[in-house]
Amino acid sequence: MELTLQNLTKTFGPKTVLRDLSLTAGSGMCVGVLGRNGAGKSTFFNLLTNVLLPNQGQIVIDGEAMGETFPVAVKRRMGALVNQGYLVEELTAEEYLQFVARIYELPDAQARIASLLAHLLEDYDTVRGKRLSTFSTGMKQRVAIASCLLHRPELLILDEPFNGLDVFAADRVLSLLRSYQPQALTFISSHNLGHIEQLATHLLIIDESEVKFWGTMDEFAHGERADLGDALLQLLHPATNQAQDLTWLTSQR
Ligand SMILES: Nc1ncnc2c1ncn2[C@@H]1O[C@H](COP(=O)(O)OP(=O)(O)OP(=O)(O)O)[C@@H](O)[C@H]1O
Repeated sequence: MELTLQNLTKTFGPKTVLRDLSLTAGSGMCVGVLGRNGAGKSTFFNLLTNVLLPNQGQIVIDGEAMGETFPVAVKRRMGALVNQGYLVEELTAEEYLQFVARIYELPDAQARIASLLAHLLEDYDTVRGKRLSTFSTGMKQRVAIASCLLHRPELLILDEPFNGLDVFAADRVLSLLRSYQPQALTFISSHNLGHIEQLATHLLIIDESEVKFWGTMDEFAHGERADLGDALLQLLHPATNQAQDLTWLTSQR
């Protein structure tokens, strides 16, 4: 899949959240989307998944300009984890993934469902019969990730997929995403830069509604093995807060 974004701009009322965002990316690339809180990462993902419409600009997939509503055939090629809390919690993990498989008209998804759940949930056998409403935050997150991968999407969009995952679960998800990477164009955000370093081939850094950097990881590090966090701090100016008197909190009792 080849995705081209042409001068995407998104405003909310008087506030411009993204301005003139343009890039071209293709299969096998994993784009780490970085920026401070409120920079516009989720807004960007919502534009990519047709949850929000841009005020200006367009999204072109394999040469076809997406209109206001993406064609169903294109949506079938996408998998996205963008908004929290969309699982149907009355169902078990398996029933939920069967429901997702029916939406994508996947025949015989049972083997895929069983192997994904067994990979992502180490104690799957003990929670098999349980409803998702009884799952912990991290367990629900793993089921949500499984639901994005079940139909082998060509465009994979993951907004903070590591939220709520313990170190073991994060490792399982990392290894799964790394193996899947050649099959798709992936956009992923995480405030855990270690995870981005392990996955991303490219970086898209958004700040003050503009693209501050778009390129390969190597270009970002100028060929050096610099720490991604340090490099990011150098690129983005720290927010300037007025100094506050917090001695009421920090002074000895
Ligand atoms: N529906 C909306 N209506 C108005 N403003 C919005 C809306 N959605 C997002 N915003 C604003 O757009 C800006 C970007 O928000 P967004 O959620 O995209 O940031 P983010 O980079 O994902 O942040 P975080 O790292 O905290 O998740 C913020 O200032 C936010 O308040």
